[in-house]
Parts: sequence; C-alpha cells; structure tokens
Amino acid sequence: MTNDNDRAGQALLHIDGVSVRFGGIVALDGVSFDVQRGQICGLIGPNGAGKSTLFNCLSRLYECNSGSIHFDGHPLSTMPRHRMAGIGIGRTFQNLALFRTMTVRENALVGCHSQHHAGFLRNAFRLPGAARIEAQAQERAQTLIDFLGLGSVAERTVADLPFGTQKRVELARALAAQPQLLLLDEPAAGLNHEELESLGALIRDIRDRLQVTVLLVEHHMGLVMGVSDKVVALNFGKKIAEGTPAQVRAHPEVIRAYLGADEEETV
Ligand SMILES: Nc1ncnc2c1ncn2[C@@H]1O[C@H](COP(=O)(O)OP(=O)(O)OP(=O)(O)O)[C@@H](O)[C@H]1O
Repeated sequence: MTNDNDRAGQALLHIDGVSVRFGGIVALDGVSFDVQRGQICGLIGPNGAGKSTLFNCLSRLYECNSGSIHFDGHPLSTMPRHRMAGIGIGRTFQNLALFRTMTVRENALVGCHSQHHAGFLRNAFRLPGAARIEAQAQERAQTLIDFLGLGSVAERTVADLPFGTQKRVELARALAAQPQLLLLDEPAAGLNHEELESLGALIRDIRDRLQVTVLLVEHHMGLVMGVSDKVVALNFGKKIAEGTPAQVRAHPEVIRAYLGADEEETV
C-alpha cells in the first residue's frame, strides 16, 4: 500500500520508456516523462508525432509494447480497461464522446454513475443507498453544469447545441466521474474565437477549483503555451524536448520539427 508520505513525493503520472509499434511503424519510441499533481502539462508535436497513441495508452485503449506507465503509484497495466473513469483518469475525445439524444444533465449524470458501478447496480435493483447515491449524483451534475456555464441549456438535447457547447458538455461528463487526471484531446479544435478566449481560463479553473491535474494534447500553440506549467514535445514517436513553455518554444529540435508545418502549428 502507498501511504500519504510516499504519495506526496510521487508524480501522479509516471511514463517510463514507453514504446508502441503498429507493424513496421514505431508510433512511440522510449518516451519518458512525469506529470506532477496539480500540473497542467501540454503535449505537442506535428501530425503523426505519437500524441494520440500516448493518450490511447493512458486510456488503456492501446497496450505498450515496452516500458511502463504508473498512475498514482500503481502500474496502469494492472488496472481494468473498462474502469478507467473509476480509477481516476478521465478524458475527452477529438470527436466528442457524448450521448447525443440525451440532455446535457443526463450526460453529466452518466459521468457521475460511471464512477460508481455499484451505484448503478444499486439503482437498477433499488438496493438500500440508491436514493442517497442518486441525490449525490444530481448535486454533482448541477455543480458541474454551473461550473461550466451550462445552466441555460441543462435540459436541452445535446445534438441540438452548437459544437462549442457540446465540447463543454463533454467536459462535464468527464469531470463528473471526479478524475484526478483529465486528458484533454485537442479541446481548442473547432471552437470560435470567443470560445477559444475563455478555454485557457477554464482549463486553469479545472486545475485550481476542482484540483484536477491536466494533460493536454493541443495544436493551438497560443493556448498550450499560455496555459501549461510544462510542455513535452514529441516528433516521430520520440520525446525531443521537455520544459517550461519558454524553454520548449526556443528548443532547436522543436523549431526544426515545426518548420514547414501548417501556419497554425508554427511555434
Ligand atoms: N491504430 C493504428 N494503426 C496503425 N498505425 C497507427 C495507429 N494509430 C496510430 N498509428 C500511426 O502511429 C503514428 C503516430 O500517430 P498518432 O495518431 O499517435 O499521432 P498524433 O501525434 O496524435 O497525430 P495528430 O496530431 O495528427 O493527431 C502515425 O504514423 C500513425 O499513422
């Protein structure tokens, strides 16, 4: 068992020499870095650098060919694949993972119940404690609806809402499971200028007010450099730089990796 003193000096996420191959393609090649509790860590790299592959390893959608990942001191490989929300890792997806025919509130409630598998069974069979668990879930869903400014659309069907609002609903769903670590997969993609302006403050609020550590994959350099405490850069599956946003932005290999990339990806 890990005691509190051990945990205090321990990274929340410890990635050690992770490699992933798909046939002849090396998607990740011995990648190592830590994410400390309370940190916002940005993960950058040109298209095909391996960012999504790493996220998929962290969600246990992919297995590592070698290396290890520890979350909160425990090897991820021993954790059940279908219970990632329950163990404290939440994520959003590039293509939104939502129940589109359900309301905003119902989506947030699904997130609450994904944490308590037993709560779901208790509810289904009307076991003792079901009413208390349901009341707690309703309260948490409401707190997140307020936190994310979704009050005016809480009873609306998700499919009827603008894309930027749907992205906030996905955040509510992911945060409802009370993750310790939130993986954000390109949260800026598809947002309008106004939504983009408020996204940086929202990510900081998630860290500061909800005490959630954040790992952020993002192509929008203004956002990732503005919000991250530290940035890790990948290229062709290898880590090429790690440090403060200023250090990574000035790193010669990072500059080289982005030369010739799309303008929005230019550091
Ligand atoms: N399931 C898969 N099967 C085969 N190859 C894959 C698979 N997933 C990723 N790859 C390959 O692994 C490499 C890394 O891809 P990955 O999607 O992780 O990059 P990325 O940094 O997320 O890129 P992008 O910014 O475009 O999303 C690429 O060469 C990609 O084609």
